[in-house]
Amino acid sequence: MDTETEGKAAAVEEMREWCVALPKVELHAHLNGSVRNSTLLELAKQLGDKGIIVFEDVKDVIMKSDRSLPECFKLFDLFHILTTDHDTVTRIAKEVVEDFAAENVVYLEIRTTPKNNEAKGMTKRSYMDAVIKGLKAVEDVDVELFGSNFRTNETLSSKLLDGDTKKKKIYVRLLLSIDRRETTSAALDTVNLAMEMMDQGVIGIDLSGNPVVGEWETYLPALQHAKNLGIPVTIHCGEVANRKEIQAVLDFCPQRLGHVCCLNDVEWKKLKSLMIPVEICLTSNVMTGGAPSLELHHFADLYNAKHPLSLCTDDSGLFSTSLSNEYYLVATTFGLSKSELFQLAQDAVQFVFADDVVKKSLKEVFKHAEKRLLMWDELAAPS
Ligand SMILES: CNc1ncnc2c1ncn2[C@@H]1O[C@H](COP(=O)(O)O)[C@@H](O)[C@H]1O
Ligand SMILES: [Zn+2]
Repeated sequence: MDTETEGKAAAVEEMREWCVALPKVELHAHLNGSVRNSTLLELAKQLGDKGIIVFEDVKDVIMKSDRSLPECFKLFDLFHILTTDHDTVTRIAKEVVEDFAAENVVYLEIRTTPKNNEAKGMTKRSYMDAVIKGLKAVEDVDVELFGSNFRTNETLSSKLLDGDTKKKKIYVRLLLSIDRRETTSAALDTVNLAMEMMDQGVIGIDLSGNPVVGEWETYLPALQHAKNLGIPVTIHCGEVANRKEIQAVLDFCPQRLGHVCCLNDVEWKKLKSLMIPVEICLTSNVMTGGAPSLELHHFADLYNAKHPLSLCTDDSGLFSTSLSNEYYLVATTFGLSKSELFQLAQDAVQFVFADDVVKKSLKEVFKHAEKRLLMWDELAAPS
């Protein structure tokens, strides 16, 4: 390697390290989309040994990089075969939190679809209990799950500030997803379950699933029910150009929106005037065709318009990305400086569904990290 190439490689490495060191807030991560490939392969092997699936076929599908939108939903059906029993749900929940915490995500909203599965003796409630069991089983990091009064004598922020000497800390909250394949009654069950579990880390409702499946009118009663109960709602919006639904979603005016890829000029204007915070999923959108390329991603338009937004991974396992990588992509594609990236990460605190006590604590985390991150270059420079 010549000196110039070496210098460039070192700069890339340094920027990647900085993006990992940056405290981050993740607002759009699907549990089953965030599972490590190594875990999926291990689970596939076990089912293969039992003769339930053909391991070699499943392995090829997991390792393939084809991630078009229809391909994604075929994969989710496969993932659900691999992951849906109580012990496995517990395991993946634990691992997903560990993986996010390992790259300095300090606040994580995980969304997942509560599942009934008679064959496994699973109800939506027992599925969620298994998820929570996984969050409580995390050992590598200190997880704050139940609300701002969980720790009375030691706030999370003070622990987060302690640097490298102690375990990492992370706030985790849960959003219950309504799958677009569900009936109105099943969607209402999910909202009622969310209400029942508000004191256990559940904090909101999401509408997701294959965007070419289902009708808005089917979910509206459940989403309206959530709104009436005061439960925050986020909706996958415009992954495909469904004009009628995009209009209806904007009229519903949820607390946050995911993606907003296929909006026309009128809808775009309306989104901006409503100032609904957007969960931006760069890699996901480019892979599934919601955005033509990174360079042409609508992030740039929203960012330049100072529209509220937050960078997210969507499905870090499925798309082989991480939240640090999404920040890195923004830096390299759109030329944001370290201080602009820091501001972007910090601004996401405003859009979390957790209460003001948590927000205040997160703001302290950023305040504490600011000097070290913004003086990074000076500190790293050889004396
Ligand atoms: C790629 N863009 C996407 N668009 C829409 N829905 C998505 C999605 N990515 C994931 N999901 C939703 O999340 C489920 C997997 O996690 P859980 O089983 O809930 O933990 C998928 O089945 C789908 O409903
Ligand atoms: Zn999503």
